[in-house]
Amino acid sequence: MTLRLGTRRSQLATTQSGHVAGALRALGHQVELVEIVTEGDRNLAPLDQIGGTGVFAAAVREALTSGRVDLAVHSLKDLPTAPAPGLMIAATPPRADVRDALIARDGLTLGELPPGSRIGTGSPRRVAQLADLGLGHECVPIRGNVETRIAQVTSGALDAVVLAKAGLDRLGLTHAITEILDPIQMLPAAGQGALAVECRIDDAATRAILAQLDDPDTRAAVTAERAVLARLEAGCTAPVGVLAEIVDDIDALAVFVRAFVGSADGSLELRRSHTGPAVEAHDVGRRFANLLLAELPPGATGEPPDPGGAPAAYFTRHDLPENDTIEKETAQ
Ligand SMILES: NCc1[nH]cc(CCC(=O)O)c1CC(=O)O
Repeated sequence: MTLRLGTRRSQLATTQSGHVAGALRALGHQVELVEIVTEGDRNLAPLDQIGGTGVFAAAVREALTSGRVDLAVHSLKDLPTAPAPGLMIAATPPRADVRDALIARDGLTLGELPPGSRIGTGSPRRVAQLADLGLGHECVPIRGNVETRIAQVTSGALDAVVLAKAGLDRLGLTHAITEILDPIQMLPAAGQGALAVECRIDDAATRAILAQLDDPDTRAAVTAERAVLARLEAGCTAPVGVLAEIVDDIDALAVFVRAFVGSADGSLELRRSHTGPAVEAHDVGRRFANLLLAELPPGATGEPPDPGGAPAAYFTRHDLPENDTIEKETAQ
């Protein structure tokens, strides 16, 4: 059996797909790459005008659902938290670097870039955290692939860009980095640096093969991060950074989760952390998100699911489901 691996044609996508194909071949399987062109590749309009980051995943998922391909490799951070009907994440291979990186003119760091410097990023998460630093930098929307973005610094059109280190590493562009941003300043997107290998739920043969690529620590971490994001997406419209790390507790593994919830203008900035058993990663993430929601002002919370239902302050402590034990916990 030859496994057909669906991939977007961007260099990052083909590099990541090639990485997974290599791992599968090393296990003795035959793999064939099938290229899929997505709306996000054809159309360079701002992502929110063409359906958000989900546009990339949607076309690849369609090829999977229709049976044109057997598996697909996604950057986990680009994969919507809502599960796709009939599909599952069959493997999360060992995660690469989770951090964001700065590529600035003249080898500068964030702290050395003077007020008024133009930093290219269209990510509300990065814009909000840069604003929170209060250094007077100006964020400029930017799109296109990693190389195009870096070229805007080289040409002098921008003073800097912020990109995921994992993507730069995979493309062999680590040397262009002028500062690695510590998560203390810049929390990454949920799932950043991790890959998701997706297949059809009813394809038992492919599932069994892909399970060999799964890394349990990566899975626990990204499960917690995506649970935070999913819960916040339901209740808040703010930009979110979240990072979960697996740490040794006394006699078991724990998942330590940090989050930033902000706003584009820097008016809202909430940084908190939360710990729980790694085997309960999903619940730990969800409980943490509930704690965050309880601290957010009404303006940051979204519409209730029922339009005629409860008003804006929908997520308050007493509204939480009974099995949520937040009374016993405090956000750190
Ligand atoms: N949103 C685009 C995207 N999706 C995945 C990566 C990099 C690799 C990763 O984070 O897994 C990037 C580029 C970036 O944000 O700099």
